[in-house]
Amino acid sequence: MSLERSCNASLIPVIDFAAFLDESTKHAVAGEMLQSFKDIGFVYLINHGIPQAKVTEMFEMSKKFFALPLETKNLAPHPPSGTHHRGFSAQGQEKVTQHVYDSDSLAEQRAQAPDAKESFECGREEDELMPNIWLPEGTLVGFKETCLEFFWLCHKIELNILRALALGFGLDEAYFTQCHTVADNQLRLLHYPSVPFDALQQNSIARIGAHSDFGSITLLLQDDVGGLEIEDPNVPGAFRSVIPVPGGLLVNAGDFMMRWSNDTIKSTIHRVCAPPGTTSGMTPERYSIPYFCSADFSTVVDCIPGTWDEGAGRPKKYEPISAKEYILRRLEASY
Ligand SMILES: O=C(O)CCC(=O)C(=O)O
Ligand SMILES: [Fe+2]
Repeated sequence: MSLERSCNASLIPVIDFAAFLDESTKHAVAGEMLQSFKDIGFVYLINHGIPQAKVTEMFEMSKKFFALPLETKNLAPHPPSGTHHRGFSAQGQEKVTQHVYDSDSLAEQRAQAPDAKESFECGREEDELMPNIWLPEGTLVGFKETCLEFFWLCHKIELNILRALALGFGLDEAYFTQCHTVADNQLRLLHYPSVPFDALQQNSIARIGAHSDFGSITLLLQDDVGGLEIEDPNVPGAFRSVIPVPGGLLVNAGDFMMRWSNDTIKSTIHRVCAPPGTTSGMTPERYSIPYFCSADFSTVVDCIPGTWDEGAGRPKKYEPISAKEYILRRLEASY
């Protein structure tokens, strides 16, 4: 795959989400959001509802966490299995890849270009399938509380976005939210340390390799460093820089949503490379916070009404699928 790069600030539409909370403009916003998910799989929201002070607080806490000594962070270790996706993963532990399921190829890819990132994952406290893995009490004051507060704030916004999507499809507003009630979601703190530009350029290390997300939607907050790139839906293999929008929340659809929508919504491949403008020396470090949303694991979904019509030659492409089965299979393969 030849990888073309260019900056295109306008590739992802920026939508003022405050207009969704206003009855008179609600439907128009919903329509624009769905269109953006269909065209490019991503949308930028401003006035999304997560208070900026809370975003800043979460980023500051994330920086404090990653600044701890490695042996301290390892007191909250991610288990060896991807199906218990919680706790701290040191650099090189996870290699995000696209559709590589057998362990030999995965090991080979890891050896080639390990992801130069470290991460911490958490979910809802009550989750018995994937219990949270925290640092021992008192190690980093306020860490757990900040993460959990932010987790639930994101869930609130997730529900509003899902309401908009449902309206966009001409469905009842509750079509998606009714099966995103328990928050089988994952909050991820990411830190990409400063690395030599040349190593990233030559692909001897990666920040995060090209992949698609696999849940319903992902909410992504990033600092102002840049480096995120998405594949241009009109030019396969060509990646475009995503310019950080101050105060913006990037939202993208995952593979589960693509399948659910009978492939009418795109789950677009993305990656993190050297920030635009860097040409030599060390790249600045980068922090980002993705929030991965999944349908409740108890849910089985069938293609969204309106995305198929057997009589009109638009058949359902997929059988009904259990959210739990789908997500766990993908988690297992990705770690
Ligand atoms: O760091 C980023 O901006 C992207 C992270 C990402 O794509 C992921 O964790 O799935
Ligand atoms: Fe991603």
